[in-house]
Amino acid sequence: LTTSEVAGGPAPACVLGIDLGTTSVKTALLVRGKQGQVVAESCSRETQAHTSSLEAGPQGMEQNVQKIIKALNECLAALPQQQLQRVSHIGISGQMHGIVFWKKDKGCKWTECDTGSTFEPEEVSHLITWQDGRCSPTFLSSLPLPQSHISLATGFGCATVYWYLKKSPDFLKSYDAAGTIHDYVVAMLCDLKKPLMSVQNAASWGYFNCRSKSWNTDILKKSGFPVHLLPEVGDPGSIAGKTICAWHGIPKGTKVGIALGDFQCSVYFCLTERTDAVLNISTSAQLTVSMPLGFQPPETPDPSSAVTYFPYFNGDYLAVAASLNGGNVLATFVDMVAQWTEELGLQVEKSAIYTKIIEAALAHNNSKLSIHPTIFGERHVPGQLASVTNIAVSDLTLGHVTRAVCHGIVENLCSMLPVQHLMEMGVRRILGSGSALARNEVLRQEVARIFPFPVVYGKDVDAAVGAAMVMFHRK
Ligand SMILES: Nc1ncnc2c1ncn2[C@@H]1O[C@H](COP(=O)(O)OP(=O)(O)O)[C@@H](O)[C@H]1O
Ligand SMILES: O=C(CO)[C@@H](O)[C@H](O)[C@H](O)[C@H](O)COP(=O)(O)O
Repeated sequence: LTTSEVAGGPAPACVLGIDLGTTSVKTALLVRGKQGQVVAESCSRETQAHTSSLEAGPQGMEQNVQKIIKALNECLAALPQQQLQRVSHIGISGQMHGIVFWKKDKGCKWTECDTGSTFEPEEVSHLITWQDGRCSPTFLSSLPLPQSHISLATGFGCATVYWYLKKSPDFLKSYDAAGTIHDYVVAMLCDLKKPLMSVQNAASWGYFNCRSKSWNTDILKKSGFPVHLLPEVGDPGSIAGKTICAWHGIPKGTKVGIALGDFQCSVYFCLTERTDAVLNISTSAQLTVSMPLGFQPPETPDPSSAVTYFPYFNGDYLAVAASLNGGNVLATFVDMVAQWTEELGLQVEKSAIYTKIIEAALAHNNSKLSIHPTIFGERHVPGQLASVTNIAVSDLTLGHVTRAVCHGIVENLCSMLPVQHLMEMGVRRILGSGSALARNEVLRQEVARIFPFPVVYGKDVDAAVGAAMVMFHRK
């Protein structure tokens, strides 16, 4: 990691990076070393935040914000106090597209805890996440056409607001602020009266024009959209504010960066050459390459395209095959095995199942079983669900099935952004990131098998480190 000259005040001595992911919270403390920044400490905690949706039923995918903040507090409580007291900047990333609503001035309550003071969510809704499926294709087609280069999809913040507007309008009357979960944390830490959102997160909500860096306010207003809920938008890498009080020992007045997309921060952590492609497999999965400087995406997106252009930093874009099927497919498979086992009268810990299925799959290098794993559909083909073919009686062990699931996850990503296209774009190396890759040797073997490029892996707190690096590299 190289350190660039930091202008705008003394170079940070210690930066805290946070990633509020879909499955887990990751934190990392970066300190300035002789050769650049180094990760001095890191901590991650699963949030177990999934909760039922009162309004949307089985299609809803919501998370309990109290549990996300609890996991964040546990991570901070586990980091060394003497390092936290040296933090000068905080960089925050998180799961994009999702939306949480809160009441201004009542979004949280600050309390004393063993490691100083911390905040607890107060008048806050659930987080409706990027995996939410309440907005059907028919519902989405009933909405105004956005002026954005990214096609609207279910789970995008603006689509979710429209759903409430049409199906449960009273819900919206209880709140007067909204943002992603990481925008919420920034707003609470800095006591922002109006939430602030980066271009990265605004683009992930829909109805946002990246060229003018503005919401489609006229289009939204005409259809009765509560535009007062839309956050102010700022550039990725800018400072959103300063902490209003000490937080787990982190001094009052610490600079907090505008919240960033987890995916962009994972890429920022490892992407050093334009000939690198980044493969991130966490709850979801993304395969991406950076676009040439000055690239501007077509103003009108092709909804059938598997590749989307994500705003990155400094006006750059990433070409991304963003799959809805990543580690969440393996997690669902493990849940299924756990449920079947329970139905048979046995109890097995999910962590033990992960260990067993990976062990079993390592013993079966080749499986003719073919699994197309898209149980969550894909944004460009929402109706195309998973399928299993070529089932021979010899391929029915846990090891064969796990190998075929891992192969299918990687193969599905390659079907969205083929190896041939990567070669034509000059890719010469794959950088792997995300916990699902870091914790699963079978997945890494399938990556090595499918990609004809050398593969290099980072750590499993990539986005948190990336968010901290952005603060170190501020000009
Ligand atoms: N014990 C385990 N062994 C191997 N893989 C695991 C284990 N627990 C979770 N995973 C994988 O890690 C994924 C979550 O990765 P993580 O980086 O925590 O997600 P996110 O960044 O989206 O919060 C899960 O979807 C699952 O596939
Ligand atoms: O779906 C897309 C992009 O459209 C993904 O980048 C998605 O936003 C991210 O995976 C989410 O932010 C969730 O990330 P993660 O929790 O899977 O790490």
